[in-house]
Amino acid sequence: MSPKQLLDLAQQLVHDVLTFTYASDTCVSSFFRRNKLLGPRERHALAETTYQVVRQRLLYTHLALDGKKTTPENRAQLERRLVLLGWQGRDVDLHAGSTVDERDWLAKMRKTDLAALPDKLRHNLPDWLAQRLRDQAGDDFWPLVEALHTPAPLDLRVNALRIKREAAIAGLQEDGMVAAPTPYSPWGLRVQGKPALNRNEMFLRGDIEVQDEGSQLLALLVDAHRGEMVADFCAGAGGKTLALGASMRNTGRLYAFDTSGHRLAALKPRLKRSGLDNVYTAQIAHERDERIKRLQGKMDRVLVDAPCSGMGTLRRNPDLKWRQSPAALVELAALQTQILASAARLVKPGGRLVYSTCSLLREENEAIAEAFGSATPGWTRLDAAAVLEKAGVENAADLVRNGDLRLWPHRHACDGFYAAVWQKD
Ligand SMILES: C[S@@+](CC[C@H](N)C(=O)[O-])C[C@H]1O[C@@H](n2cnc3c(N)ncnc32)[C@H](O)[C@@H]1O
Repeated sequence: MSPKQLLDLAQQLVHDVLTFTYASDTCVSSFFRRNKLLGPRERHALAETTYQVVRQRLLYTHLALDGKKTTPENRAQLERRLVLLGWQGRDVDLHAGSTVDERDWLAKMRKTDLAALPDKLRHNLPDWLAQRLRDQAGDDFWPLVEALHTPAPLDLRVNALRIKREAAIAGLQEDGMVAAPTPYSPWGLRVQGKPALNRNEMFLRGDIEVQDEGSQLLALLVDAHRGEMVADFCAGAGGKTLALGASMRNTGRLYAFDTSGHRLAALKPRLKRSGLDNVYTAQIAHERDERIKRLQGKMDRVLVDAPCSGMGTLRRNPDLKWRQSPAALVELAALQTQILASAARLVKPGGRLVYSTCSLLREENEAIAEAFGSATPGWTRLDAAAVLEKAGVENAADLVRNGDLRLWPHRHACDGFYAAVWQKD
């Protein structure tokens, strides 16, 4: 494919993604299915350019239109310039695929004094979100913004049932990958670059799984043991289910519930690779489903990894900041409250309940946990630092604010997560 064709395709993809009708990753996968001839390097360039444009949408739009408004007439020029500004492929392709005028324009734009621009063009956030993140992060607002503008690294979880972390590092090295232990999770590896894993033997054997370190820490907070009854109430595609199953050493019974059959279906091949056979997946109609009622008071551990705005994952899903809204947060808070109340009924006396989100927003986190605590007697809140230390996490106090887990991309180099832990009296 010629550089010109590649840049034209990037423009088409940016056009599709910026309608925000679908999630960016859905748009990108569907675009690649329709353009089968693209090689891995070309796909990488197109996908990363698109995500960069979505991350920096306000700044790039301002530069591309010289502060003017978007109109149907200037839309094609806008999208072309967004691609030039956000290009993440090879410089040679950018050079060969663009005109002299375009290159001159780009050189001029790259000299823009960003520090002199209004805050909104620097943080690239909708007002409602900027306000909330300022309230949450305080003096850390700008370091947080910078971290959210940076692509996430590739983190792996070593399947403790199969292999030790050192052996996994050596195995990856044989395949030309450089991996180092993550700072907190005893199962975690951070890999340099973004190597494709789908043909890697260790991955196919289930020795390693892709999982952000923050997500691993949530499973460590649940701290499931051999022979226990455990429920992963919002299991989705099972990132945490797999980690929980491994820490149960493939014994006991682990229920993976979710309302989405599609997401649970994505868990099936991962379960097969992992070698776990203690997992029972069940699609439920809603959080008060009959199957849930039958398990009341029987669980040693329940994880509620609640549906949320995903504002902690903006490094991976930058489109979420443009697709979420304050009205959606209100609906989510109602759902989170209901799911937590229902899931809590499964826990037996002495058992543990963990409520988690991948959001940075107080209204989805502390507010939900506090409301549950005051509406529901008979629970003791546990200190997340003490729980994590017991589970083998070093420097756990660095991960906790007011007793709850609070992970930040700029402080902990993982996605933003929140979790509160209770023990049933
Ligand atoms: C944050 S995601 C879970 C991610 C998953 N735990 C993982 O580690 O990959 C939240 C999940 O909650 C599910 N969900 C939404 N409403 C639900 C409900 N009422 N009861 C149970 N699960 C629900 C969604 O389908 C989604 O898969």
